[in-house]
Amino acid sequence: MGTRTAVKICGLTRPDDVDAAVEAGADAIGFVLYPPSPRHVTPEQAAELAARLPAFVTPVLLFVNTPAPEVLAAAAAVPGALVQFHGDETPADCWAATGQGRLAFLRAARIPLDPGTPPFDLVGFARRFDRARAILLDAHVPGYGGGGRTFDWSLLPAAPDSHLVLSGGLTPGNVTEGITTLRPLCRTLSVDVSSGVEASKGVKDHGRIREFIAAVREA
Ligand SMILES: O=C(O)c1ccccc1N[C@@H]1O[C@H](COP(=O)(O)O)[C@@H](O)[C@H]1O
Repeated sequence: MGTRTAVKICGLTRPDDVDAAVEAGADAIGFVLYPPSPRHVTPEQAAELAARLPAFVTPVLLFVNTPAPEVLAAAAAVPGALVQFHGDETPADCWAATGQGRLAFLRAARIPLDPGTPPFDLVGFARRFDRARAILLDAHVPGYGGGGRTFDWSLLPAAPDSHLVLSGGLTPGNVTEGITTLRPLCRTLSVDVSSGVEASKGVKDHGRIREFIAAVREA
């Protein structure tokens, strides 16, 4: 029997959606602190929404190329927050923006979609970001993320030492296949969904959140 697959629901902007995701059994809730995103929340809104979370549900603050002082200020207002770097941050940027490792972080790897590109060097990426708690896999889309696109899971190389988070175009209908494909490749697997459980951008569909989590629990 494998480890339990943790579920992160990302891109929440409304108190009711946070409560619904918690009631459905989410393990982590993500807030997008990237102003160009249609799911963007301010640091103050993220702090208010995160304050609704019970113990053992982790708030995740998502940033794209944000200066370290802004990351640190936002995280200071959200006790227990994990930080997700979803842009072009280097290991040194991650180190600085986590206050020299005082905050735990996820690093997103954006997997190319163009046919003909060489397989993504996941082991090399994980080695480069060896301080990350997990590597989050997303499809490489314009605008950095939240594009609802899947990448070809079957092309991903094994990374047996890595904690991975599968994201990018997950839905209640495909998450089981994603878990079955990737779980044997890594040390632990979690999943992350945003647009696949939305009614419209930034507004979650509570029924789809419940369906998604039920599918993960049955996988
Ligand atoms: O949601 C966004 O707008 C976003 C913007 C910039 C970077 C990442 C973003 N979203 C994250 O991308 C993954 C996959 O999302 P999806 O399920 O394909 O919609 C997830 O972590 C989102 O929160």
